Amino acid sequence: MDLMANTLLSAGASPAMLHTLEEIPDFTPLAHALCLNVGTLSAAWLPAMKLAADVAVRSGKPWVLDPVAAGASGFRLKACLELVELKPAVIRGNGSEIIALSKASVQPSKGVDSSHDSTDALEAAKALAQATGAIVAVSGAVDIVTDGNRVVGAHNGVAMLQKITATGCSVTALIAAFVAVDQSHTLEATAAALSVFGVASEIGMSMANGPASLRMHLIDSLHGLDENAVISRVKITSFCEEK
Ligand SMILES: Nc1ncnc2c1ncn2[C@@H]1O[C@H](COP(=O)(O)OP(=O)(O)OP(=O)(O)O)[C@@H](O)[C@H]1O
Ligand SMILES: Cc1ncsc1CCO
Ligand SMILES: [Mg+2]
Repeated sequence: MDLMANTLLSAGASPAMLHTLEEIPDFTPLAHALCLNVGTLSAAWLPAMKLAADVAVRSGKPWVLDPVAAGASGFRLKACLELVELKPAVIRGNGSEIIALSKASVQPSKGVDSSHDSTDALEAAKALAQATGAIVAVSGAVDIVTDGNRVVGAHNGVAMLQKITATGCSVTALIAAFVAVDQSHTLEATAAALSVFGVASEIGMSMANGPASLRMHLIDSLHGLDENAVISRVKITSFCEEK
């Protein structure tokens, strides 16, 4: 939650983190987008998540799902499948999470870390996007973004991000902020958010000595990013052209 909120502040967004069911009807309509993350899911939190998704949709606000460890337990998988029914604009997970969600099955799992490359989840991501109408993003060495038809690859990023907990969660939150800006270009906004986060990590890595200092420099670099750095460094391709 710390890294997610600080990622959003550094990028110029205004995060608010809540769990309480009673607050959702007042609070959620104020947001320009909602991010639901099941990372530390509890049975008590799930009704607030569902109500928040429902209020967001009724308020015309996009919402983004991070299905953390979706295939690691039956409870999590069922919760994620129920949330998917509530019409997220974007689903962003790692390869293992997207495969589990797409197949709707509990999978042999490392937990919250992926045991798959993003490319292993390409067909699962396309099927999930087609079945749900959501944009599906799979993070990894190349981030894949699809609407079930188009597929783009976002190439920026550094492998050390996997050694900082919640960088995936944070990029999902950044996707929500980007999608809030232009709901008519959800795929483009999703690819752009993944790319901007990746560029910030590359700049941060040039100053870092390991995961803890990368965490700090990542936030500083995101805060200091200018248009020139973004335009000169972002690499987004049509995924088919890479083959
Ligand atoms: N091998 C890699 N090379 C470069 N960047 C990577 C690599 N693997 C992941 N990333 C980047 O790291 C960030 C987090 O992605 P990851 O797939 O680790 O998410 P996650 O498993 O959901 O993480 P978490 O659960 O810790 O939030 C993304 O921005 C992604 O692009
Ligand atoms: C480590 C961890 N456990 C539950 S959520 C989370 C953050 C990475 O997904
Ligand atoms: Mg994750």
